[in-house]
Amino acid sequence: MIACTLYDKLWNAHTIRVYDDGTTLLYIDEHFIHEVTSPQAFGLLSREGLDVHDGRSTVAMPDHNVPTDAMRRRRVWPCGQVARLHSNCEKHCIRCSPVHGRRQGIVHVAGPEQGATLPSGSVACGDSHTSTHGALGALAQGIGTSDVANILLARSIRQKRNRSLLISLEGRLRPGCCAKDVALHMASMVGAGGGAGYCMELGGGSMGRMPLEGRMSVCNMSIEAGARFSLSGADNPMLNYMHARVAHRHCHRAPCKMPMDAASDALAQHSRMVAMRADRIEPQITWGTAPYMSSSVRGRVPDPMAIPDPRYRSEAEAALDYMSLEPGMPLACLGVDFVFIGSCTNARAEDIRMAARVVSILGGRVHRRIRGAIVVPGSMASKAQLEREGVGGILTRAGFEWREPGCSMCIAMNSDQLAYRERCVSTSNRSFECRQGPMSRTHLASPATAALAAITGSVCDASSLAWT
Ligand SMILES: CC(C)[C@H](C(=O)O)[C@@H](O)C(=O)O
Ligand code: SF4
Repeated sequence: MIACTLYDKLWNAHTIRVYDDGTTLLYIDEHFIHEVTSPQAFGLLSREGLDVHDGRSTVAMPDHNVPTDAMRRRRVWPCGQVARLHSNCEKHCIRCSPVHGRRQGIVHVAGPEQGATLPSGSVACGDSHTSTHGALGALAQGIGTSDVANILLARSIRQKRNRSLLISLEGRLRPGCCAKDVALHMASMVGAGGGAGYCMELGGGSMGRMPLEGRMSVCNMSIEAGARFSLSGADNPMLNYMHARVAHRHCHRAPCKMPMDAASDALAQHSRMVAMRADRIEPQITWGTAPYMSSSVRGRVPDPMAIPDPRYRSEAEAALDYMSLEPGMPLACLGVDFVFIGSCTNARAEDIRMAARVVSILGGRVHRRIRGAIVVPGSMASKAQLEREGVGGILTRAGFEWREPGCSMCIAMNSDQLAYRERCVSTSNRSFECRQGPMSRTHLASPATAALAAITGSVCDASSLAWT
């Protein structure tokens, strides 16, 4: 028998048909939609006089532009794209977690949390961070709007098979370092487009010890290195995570069984491998306008003149200009105006607990130079859980704002925006120009680094805290 990668196994299991041009028609088990990329797809179907094939295989979540301010949310919502999502779902019998419902959340946080992601299944969503669900052993991918329409219509998508890139992590992470530091380090090693055409598979002992939520953060950011898919093989932590959630599965199908061979065969050949040592990864922060422009918090802003590749050199020059940073400046001690703890990368309960832990270790309150420090849980369920545990209280007593779930300042599609030229430490995944508001300056980092920045008013090394 030929040794197969997990990607190949899942791909083969979902293949409906292979065409002469080498493309494959893949079957999609689970389809998620949100308010931003679904209206065009519903519009396309209705213009063509077509109907949704089976609304029950789709789950809808309003997340991108819902206000996270409780008052604002109560007063005027649902409206705009969210109201259209609600009405499209009603019309086509699609389960929707309404904006005021207890199942609402960011689709990549609330979906897996509610057991809607099928391990060994195929998942698609009109959102590039759908790779997150690969942490549960699902063949999960972000798709474009026309594919959203195709899946609503025929539960299938036609595409080319990718290659497999093994991201191997061995050793133990230092105290104060977490999956987000791994993800940023991975992005800097692989480069902006280095993962294009690959499915990233997480491997190595350290990935195996990483909690499922951490693996989701790493899979979430594979697209930032160009990889549309990322995957983690089945193991006991994954099975335990799923079993704890299938009871809450809000789905018409029976709870899934995950085969334990849902992993790459021992002798499987990956097309490429990137090896990382966990014990050498320090807390990371981005200095530029892309996730791959990251370095250790204890490092210095790089000198573009020292970058041999002319394309990367000019990108670095433009980024430093936009971020108002000088080559050689130490990153630690950089003054910060705003802190955002949220997004589908880092708004799970574990992430927010880590932020609260920093606050408890340090004591004190949000620094007076910080204009705002907001914590936006990724789902109603994690928000309620954190409130029961007293985590919400720790953060609000320290001066953080405790918001309602949504994408919020990750994408600034509502009033959660930075002011002109403000500098923010953010736990999200993208830092391009104006992502968090006009001329906003974003430094991506872990929840620990973000909480530390809120209390000290500047970028600091989270591994220097007394974690034990
Ligand atoms: C709005 C949506 C299409 C987009 C994505 O696909 O990723 C958004 O979620 C983002 O993070 O930029
Ligand atoms: S939280 Fe950010 S990255 Fe995630 S889906 Fe929303 S906008 Fe996209």
